[in-house]
Amino acid sequence: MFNTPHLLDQLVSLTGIRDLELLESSLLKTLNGFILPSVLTLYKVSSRGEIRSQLVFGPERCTVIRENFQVQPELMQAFREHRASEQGSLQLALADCILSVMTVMESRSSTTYLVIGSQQSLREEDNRMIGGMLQIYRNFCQLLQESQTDSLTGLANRKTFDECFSRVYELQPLDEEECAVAVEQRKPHQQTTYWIAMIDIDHFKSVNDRFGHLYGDEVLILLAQLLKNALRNDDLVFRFGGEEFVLMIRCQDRAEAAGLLERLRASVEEQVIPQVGHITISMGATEMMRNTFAGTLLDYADKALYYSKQNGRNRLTFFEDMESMGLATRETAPSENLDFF
Ligand SMILES: Nc1nc2c(ncn2[C@@H]2O[C@H](COP(=O)(O)OP(=O)(O)OP(=O)(O)O)[C@@H](O)[C@H]2O)c(=O)[nH]1
Repeated sequence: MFNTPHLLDQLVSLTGIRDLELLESSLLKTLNGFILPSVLTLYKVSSRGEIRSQLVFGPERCTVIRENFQVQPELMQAFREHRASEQGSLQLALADCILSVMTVMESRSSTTYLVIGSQQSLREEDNRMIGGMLQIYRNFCQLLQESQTDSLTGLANRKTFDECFSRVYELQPLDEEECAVAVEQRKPHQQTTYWIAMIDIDHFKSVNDRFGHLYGDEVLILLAQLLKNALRNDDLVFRFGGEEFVLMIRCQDRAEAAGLLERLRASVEEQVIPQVGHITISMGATEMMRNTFAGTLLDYADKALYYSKQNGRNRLTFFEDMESMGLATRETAPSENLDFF
């Protein structure tokens, strides 16, 4: 029998989370509290049927597996069958336990499956309760996604940038119990650097003036698509509003960042946009330093972008170059012990 007050507490805790990654581990934790299964795992499966990741619930912490998956062929088959079916839960009897497979989320590119292992089949009431919980989870994810997304382009919005920034350098203390999974994932890699690039479309006002606002919107959507396609999995792209976009990219060094951004600039220049023709973008970039506030880094990138605009547009400027040319100075770094929040 489910304990209603405990269930409500768990749901309050689940819907208090504002981070989609943490939400998944919290969902597993909530489910574990009710059904105490021997196996509790979320599988992300691409639309081509390949496993992308596995989030495994453990008593101490959830573990994310991103490679070397060991998945029983019967389970892979169940994923395929479950996708094609309308069933709430598909049961799979293996030698040592019974697996129940349920669809958690479905998008164009992937499906997330919940796999619950137990000695006996789940009871009808368990199935109904889990189904209800998954529906609450889906509704909440959708709300969260909408609040983090720019409605025109589908890119992450400015608010999400602030959250991602904090994550990259762990400025924001995470709740150890709920976030054990994330802590490990988010440690910055030792020999990589992060870069922020601010992007602004050149003479965008004239696009609106010549072709109308609707065409202007189309240009924004196409540029967003182009940026997303050009970047790698780990890179992030945000629309800050208007015709301003911000990238957060991870590179080995400045040369790699410059190469990626230059390729991006060139690919925008080459693109032929129906009716509108060609557009260009100007960019300003800077390295993300551990002891510098997000606002300060954005200000550096903005200064570099302004320099690009003032010096011919359709170009990339690094704030660091402006510094070495004596055109800009860096703010004094705050002390390591500074209280950020
Ligand atoms: N279509 C469309 N236009 C927008 C949107 N947001 C802002 N704009 C327009 O973007 C234009 C920005 O123009 P400006 O900031 O003057 O600069 P610009 O013409 O791009 O010139 P430079 O930046 O100096 O190269 C304005 O015309 C805004 O109305 C939007 O969501 N959709």
